[in-house]
Amino acid sequence: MSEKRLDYLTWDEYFMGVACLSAQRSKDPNTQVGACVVNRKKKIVGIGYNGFPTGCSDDELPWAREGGTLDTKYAYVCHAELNAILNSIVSDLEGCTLYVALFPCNECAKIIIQSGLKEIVYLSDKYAETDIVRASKTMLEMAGVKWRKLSGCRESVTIRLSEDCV
Ligand SMILES: O=c1[nH]c(=O)n([C@H]2C[C@H](O)[C@@H](COP(=O)(O)O)O2)cc1CO
Ligand SMILES: [Zn+2]
Repeated sequence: MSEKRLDYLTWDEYFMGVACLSAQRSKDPNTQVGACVVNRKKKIVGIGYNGFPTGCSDDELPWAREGGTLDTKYAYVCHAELNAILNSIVSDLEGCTLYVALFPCNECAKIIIQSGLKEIVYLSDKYAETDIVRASKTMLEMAGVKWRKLSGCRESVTIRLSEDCV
């Protein structure tokens, strides 16, 4: 007798796992963010992580957090949510859900709203006390975009990349 596996990933764990795997591509030394856009049929339609724009060297632009405007990463970096939405394989994201490691900033909130996403699922809200996140939540609430912190799920997922992975 062969029973079905019971410890398979939930949908939430799966989509957040994909977002977090994507985050591991980020070169940001301080905060690696991944994002995954999922449609109503539970199909992944976009993935992204934070990084400099295509063609803009990871080695030449600064990763610093402090300094003049031109000397920090903030002037240059594309946020994970922006990349996930721009990388989308479909043109219409109406009703989609965004899985993202970090609560979206105000600029990403604008993009999320304008793209028609309906829900945000996140892990960390470490910048909740900043005006950027306050502005983000004000706009998301006005636009009817829901958000929820991922909870009640496993804390980590192991991915094995060796030949005996199956
Ligand atoms: O919503 C977000 N999405 C996102 O990709 N990011 C990126 C931009 C930066 O590369 C990094 C934040 O850097 P730091 O935590 O050092 O300030 O995370 C940051 C936010 C929130 O500000
Ligand atoms: Zn952002």
